[in-house]
Amino acid sequence: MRVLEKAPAKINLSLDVLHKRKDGFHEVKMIMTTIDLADRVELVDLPYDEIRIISHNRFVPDDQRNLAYQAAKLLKDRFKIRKGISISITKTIPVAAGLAGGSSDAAATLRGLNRLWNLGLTLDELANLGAEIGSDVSFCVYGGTALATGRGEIIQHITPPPHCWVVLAKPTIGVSTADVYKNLNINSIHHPYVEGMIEALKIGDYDQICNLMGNVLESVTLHMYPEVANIKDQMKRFGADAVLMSGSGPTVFGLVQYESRLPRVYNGLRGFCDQVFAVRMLGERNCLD
Ligand SMILES: C[C@](O)(CO)[C@H](O)COP(=O)(O)OP(=O)(O)OC[C@H]1O[C@@H](n2ccc(N)nc2=O)[C@H](O)[C@@H]1O
Ligand SMILES: Nc1ncnc2c1ncn2[C@@H]1O[C@H](COP(=O)(O)OP(=O)(O)OP(=O)(O)O)[C@@H](O)[C@H]1O
Repeated sequence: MRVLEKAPAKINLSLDVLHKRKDGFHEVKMIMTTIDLADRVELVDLPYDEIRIISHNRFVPDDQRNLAYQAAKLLKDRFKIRKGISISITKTIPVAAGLAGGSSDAAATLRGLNRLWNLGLTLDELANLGAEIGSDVSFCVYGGTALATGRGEIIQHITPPPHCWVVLAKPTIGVSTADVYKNLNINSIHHPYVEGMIEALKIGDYDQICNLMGNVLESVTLHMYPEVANIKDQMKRFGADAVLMSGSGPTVFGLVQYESRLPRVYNGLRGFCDQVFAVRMLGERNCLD
């Protein structure tokens, strides 16, 4: 049997950090939404009991370090499955980019194996399992648009953004999420207005969504890698309506409401960056069906 799953990236429209917890993680409050930039995860039964990862991408590990491997191992152990599985990952989402690529591959593997092995788990159950793999995996199990709290694993679905384009530009550096959180100075945070963003989404107020975008991790990554600030400036200069770094970075995204403006922003960025994408939001609740 063979199962195909789409594994889309996320962006953070708003990302606040409240405090550092005793377990070393940070308590966050963030708004995540799915975008139409996706890896493809193909699951095929193997005749022997082994988890095999195939990715053809030199930045993606093909062993137990791969988050999709960890997802398959978790299900095998928890439900005592004695079957082998081949997991082929066709990467489109840039790696170590702040777009939850690995987390989305893990989430797609959970959804796909649930079908392939007839486990009958609900999305809520899969999201709870996903939290054992990484903080972003629970959101990626559902996709859509959500307020994520706790260390990122407590998900509340909210109104998706109105239709617009998202231009993404990833500089050649890869960023360690752990390093960014470690270098965050909790006492000098300028908190974004997350509740205001939820309200703006609810009434579909595009201008207000643009005004309220904010990410407290941005200052840390911009300090570590000044080229990220440069890409932000360029994206604004080429006419994006609002510009922000996603997650721990280094990918910068810009919102563009009118398609007629898109070529200028996209082509302008291509002059500075190898990895530039222009995609649609995919924030509807059932975007993965
Ligand atoms: C930056 C974001 O991508 C925003 O969506 C997430 O907060 C990070 O999610 P993630 O990459 O799935 O993170 P994990 O794999 O769970 O954790 C990686 C490392 O980031 C730090 N970390 C992560 C999440 C969190 N709420 N607090 C943290 O301090 C921890 O040092 C952890 O060891
Ligand atoms: N399936 C996978 N795809 C990409 N990277 C993976 C995968 N599994 C494990 N990794 C490892 O995870 C690291 C982070 O990659 P990933 O693309 O998930 O980062 P990210 O987009 O910054 O994640 P997040 O936004 O959740 O913090 C990579 O350097 C890679 O070694």
